Amino acid sequence: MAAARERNESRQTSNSYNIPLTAIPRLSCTSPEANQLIKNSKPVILTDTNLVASALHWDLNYLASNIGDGKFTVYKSSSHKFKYYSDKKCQTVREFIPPMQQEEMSFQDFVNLLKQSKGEKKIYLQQALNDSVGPNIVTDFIKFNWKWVTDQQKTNKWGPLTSNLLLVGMEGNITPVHYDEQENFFAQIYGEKRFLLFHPDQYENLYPYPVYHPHDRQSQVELDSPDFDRFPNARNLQGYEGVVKPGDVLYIPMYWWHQVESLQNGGETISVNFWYMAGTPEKVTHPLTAQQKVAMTRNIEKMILQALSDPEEVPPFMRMLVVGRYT
Ligand SMILES: O=C(O)C(=O)[C@H]1CC[C@@H](C(=O)O)C1
Ligand SMILES: [Zn+2]
Repeated sequence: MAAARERNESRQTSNSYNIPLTAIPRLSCTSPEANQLIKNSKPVILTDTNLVASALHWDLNYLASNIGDGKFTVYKSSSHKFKYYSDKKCQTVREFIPPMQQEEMSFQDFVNLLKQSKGEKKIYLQQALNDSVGPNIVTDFIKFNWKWVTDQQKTNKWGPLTSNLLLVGMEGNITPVHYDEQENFFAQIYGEKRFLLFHPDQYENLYPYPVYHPHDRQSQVELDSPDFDRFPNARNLQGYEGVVKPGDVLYIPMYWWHQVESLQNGGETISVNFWYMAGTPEKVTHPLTAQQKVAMTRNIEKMILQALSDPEEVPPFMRMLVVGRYT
């Protein structure tokens, strides 16, 4: 371990994670370079989109007064980390203990909770915007720059918009590193968020949970305290870093790993994401991309589980297949 620590200390890094990070490019959406990055499934922080310009006056009070009395999903965590888990996969891994609780409440109840909970419980509102919102929010939503984002969807041959997740977090909240199977324009509205991004080819350094695990798509590696004994390749991690502020839009390409942090002492944060389904790929060319290989791993794991039926049989089967034969 001393050698590992020593190796880590020798790295020149500009962050508390001891991971070499390159700045995510920050470019105007009018620049050909920005649109080339999106076309090539590379992350970029876009300015001048006006995607959510009509929502830049949103703050807690405005939302509480205008968002209506619908119910919102609020996650509660005893730590500052909000590691997503799939409810329906909880049955697959019997010993799984959810790392956070979720509760449905009105936005006003959430704001009251925010004002009360100093430190002990961290909370995070994450709710897809729906037609239960009040008329002023509907007006703001309609005024999003749908022309720009729909042009992007068409130009890049993405599938349909699936949802706009409204995210209202406390300062210091962290969504640990994971990937999604959708294209994502992440629009920052209030406060700032720091993103760490890793290329899909960092799969072997981030050790995702098994697909049938409730933490499917999440990394098993805690970036702030990696267990190098279990996950030795985490030492080879290298990624990208950027901070989004109100009006910025971060393009997170599908399958790109990302960790999202509401800055410490930065106050609450408000964001809305735009998740698009993947387009249908033209012809497959070889060698396959890292994204295609991640998709393959998912299909293989699902097929093996379906064939074996019992999740407890999957690890021994995988070891039988790989150990001493492909290792
Ligand atoms: O938009 C995404 O892909 C996400 O992971 C969202 C879910 C948690 C959000 C956060 O800002 O902490 C980001
Ligand atoms: Zn995500």
